[in-house]
Amino acid sequence: MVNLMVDATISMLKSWESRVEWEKGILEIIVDEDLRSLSADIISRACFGSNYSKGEEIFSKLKALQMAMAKTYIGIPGMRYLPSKNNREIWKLEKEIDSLILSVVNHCTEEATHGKDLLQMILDGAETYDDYKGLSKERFIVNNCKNMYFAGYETTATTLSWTLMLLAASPDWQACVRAEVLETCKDGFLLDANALTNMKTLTMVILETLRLYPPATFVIRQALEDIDFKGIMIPKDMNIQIPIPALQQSLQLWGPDAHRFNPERFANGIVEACKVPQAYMPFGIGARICTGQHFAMAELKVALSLLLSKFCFSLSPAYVHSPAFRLVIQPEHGVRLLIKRV
Ligand code: HEM
Repeated sequence: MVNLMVDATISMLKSWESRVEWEKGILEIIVDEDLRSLSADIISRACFGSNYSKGEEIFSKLKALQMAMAKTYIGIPGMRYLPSKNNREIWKLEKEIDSLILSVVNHCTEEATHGKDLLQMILDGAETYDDYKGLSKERFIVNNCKNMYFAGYETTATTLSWTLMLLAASPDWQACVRAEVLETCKDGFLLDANALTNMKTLTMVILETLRLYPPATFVIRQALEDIDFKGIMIPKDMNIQIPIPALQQSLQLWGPDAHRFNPERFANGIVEACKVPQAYMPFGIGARICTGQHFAMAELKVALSLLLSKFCFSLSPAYVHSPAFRLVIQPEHGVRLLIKRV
C-alpha cells in the first residue's frame, strides 16, 4: 500500500516540479484540486487497483452529491424523503454513482487483476456474510465501495490542504518536519512503513492539524434505550450529534492556547495533550471508529514527507482564510500557496 501511495504522490510531485521550473522558480498555486486528485488516485488504486481515470467520473459525481447533501437540513426528520429539487438531484446522482461503481466492480471481477485490494476484501465479505438484513448482495458491495470512496477521499485531501496551509504559515515547524523527513529517508524517496512510524514530528503536526481542522464535524450515535445522562433524559431512538470541533478546541480541555497551532502539545502522545483524551476524536470513537484511520495516516505521511522533501511552502498574500462546512470542513477559497524547490 505504501508503494502505491508513493507512486501516486511522485507523479503529482513531478508535475509540480515542471510547473515551478516553468514559472522561473516560484509557483503560485491553489493546491486543493491537485490534492483531491492525488487522494482520489490513491483510494481508487487501493480500492479497485485501477488508475484515477477510471474513477474520475465517480469522483466528480460524488463531489456533486456532497455539495447537494450539504444543502439539506441535517437533523430534521423526514426532510430527505420530500421530492424537493435538491433531493431529486441527490437521488439522481446516487443512482448514477451506483451504476458506475457496479460497472467498475464487474470490470474488475471479469479481469480478476485486483489481487488483494480493498474491493477483493469487500467481495470476500459479501461471499461469507449471509445476513444482509434485507440487503441484496449487490447493494452490500455498492454500499461498501461507496463508503470507501466517500469516507476516504475528501477527508484525506482536505487534511492535506489544511496541513500545508498550517506549515506554510509556520516556517519553523515546516523546517523541523523537513529535517526529520530528510534524516529518516535519506534521498526523500526511500519511504516504507518503518520510515513512516519513525516520523514523530510529522505525526505531531498531522495530529494537531486534525485537532484544529477535523474534516468530520460530528459523530452521530443513536440511543438504543432511554438514558438518564447526568439528569438529561435521552429517549430511545434519539440521534445524538457529538460536535468534534467544539471538543477539540475547548479552552477548558486543551488550555489557553487551544485555538493556536502548537504540535508540541502532542510530543508525549494524545493522552498527555488533553485533560480528557477521549475529547480528541478526529477519526471518531468506539466500535464505529474510522476503519481507514491507519490508511489515512500512512497516506498523509507519505504525501507530506515527499512534498516537504522537494518543496518549500509559504502562504500567498492572496490567501483568504475561511473554513467552510460542506459535510467536511474545507477551505472555502482554497489554499493558495507559493511553492519553490528546496
Ligand atoms: C483524515 C482522514 C479521515 C478522517 C478524519 C476520517 C474520519 C472518520 C470519522 C469521524 C468517522 C466516523 C467514526 C465514528 O462514528 O465514530 C469515519 C468512519 C469511517 N471511515 Fe474515515 N476518516 C478518514 C479517512 C478514511 C479513509 C482513508 C478510509 C478508507 C480507506 C475511511 C473509511 C471509513 C469508513 C469505512 C468509516 C465507517 C466506519 C463504520 O461505520 O464502522 N476513512 N471516518
